[in-house]
Amino acid sequence: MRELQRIIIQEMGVAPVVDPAEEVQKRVQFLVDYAKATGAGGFVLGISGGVDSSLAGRLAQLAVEQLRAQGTGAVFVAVRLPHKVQQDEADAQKALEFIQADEVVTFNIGPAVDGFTEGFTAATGQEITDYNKGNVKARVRMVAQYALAGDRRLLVIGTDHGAESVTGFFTKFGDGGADVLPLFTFNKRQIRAVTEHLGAPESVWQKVPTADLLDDRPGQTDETELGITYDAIDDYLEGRSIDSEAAEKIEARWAATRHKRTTPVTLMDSWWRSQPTG
Ligand SMILES: Nc1ncnc2c1ncn2[C@@H]1O[C@H](COP(=O)(O)OP(=O)(O)OC[C@H]2O[C@@H]([n+]3cccc(C(=O)O)c3)[C@H](O)[C@@H]2O)[C@@H](O)[C@H]1O
Ligand SMILES: Nc1ncnc2c1ncn2[C@@H]1O[C@H](COP(=O)(O)OP(=O)(O)OP(=O)(O)O)[C@@H](O)[C@H]1O
Ligand SMILES: [Mg+2]
Repeated sequence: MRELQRIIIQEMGVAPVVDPAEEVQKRVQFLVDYAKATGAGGFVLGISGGVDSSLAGRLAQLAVEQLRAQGTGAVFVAVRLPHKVQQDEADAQKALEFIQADEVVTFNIGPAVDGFTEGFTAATGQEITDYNKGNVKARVRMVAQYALAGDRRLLVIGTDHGAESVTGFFTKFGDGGADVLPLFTFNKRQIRAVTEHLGAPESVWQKVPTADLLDDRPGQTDETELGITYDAIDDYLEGRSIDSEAAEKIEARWAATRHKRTTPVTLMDSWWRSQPTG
């Protein structure tokens, strides 16, 4: 195994083989224990139609059902956060059918994003780029989830996991902004396997990953943007040998995105003074 690969696998906590039933039990228990320890009234999570939020949402629903069986009034609020009309809305509805959330709220982020982009133009005299606007959409979704959490004493669930974290493929303080990450240590194929195990329809667990943040390229696949396949990332995180060009791309992205996987840098930090090496 590559030296850096060993370090990265340790940081991501990915195991080469997982037992889906055991993972469900362990992660639901984690959510139950954390809600009890914090005294929170449950969870809120944006449901896009993608496999990550489908699984995290189902785990959250199973957790609040356990909490209620123990006499608490915990709830799970699933929130649809379309930017105007979402091109794959039908997939989001299938995900909701699978999750069976206590409550579903729909919060169209279109007007907030429009207001923001107008403000950006007024302030700078320039139109915001489609890429930068994509990150604004992810951050507006974060703000919406925290507003619901603040209103109802809920915790915001995030969907970050090994295959996304390793490449820093998330918006800092956007979808990266959350309170609890029940999918962490999974890679992408493990997420699919556990979602299938929980009885999701094939269209949900096989859904092609997309951040879907761009107006110009709706539904652009993550793999197109990354230039690396999830199969390669998953193999890498399971300690397998992959094509050296793909391994170098993963390692370069991991090194360049260290700042996204830590708290904001202060005088007390020194990790940034050296480049990580294998
Ligand atoms: N070295 C450093 N130390 C501390 N902070 C640093 C920094 N370098 C940049 N920054 C800060 O980070 C910012 C850039 O990070 P960020 O705003 O995240 O922007 P960026 O990494 O450029 O974009 C996010 C990426 O994730 C993708 N994405 C977004 C959302 C969801 C998903 C998905 O699939 O789920 C994927 C998106 O398509 C894009 O490729 C900079 O503007 C700067 O403020
Ligand atoms: N249109 C949307 N509606 C609600 N939540 C969204 C939407 N788009 C993104 N999100 C939130 O942002 C998170 C990050 O998006 P991301 O694309 O990584 O996950 P996903 O869509 O669940 O799965 P995949 O990565 O396979 O597409 C989602 O898990 C979800 O919580
Ligand atoms: Mg998605």
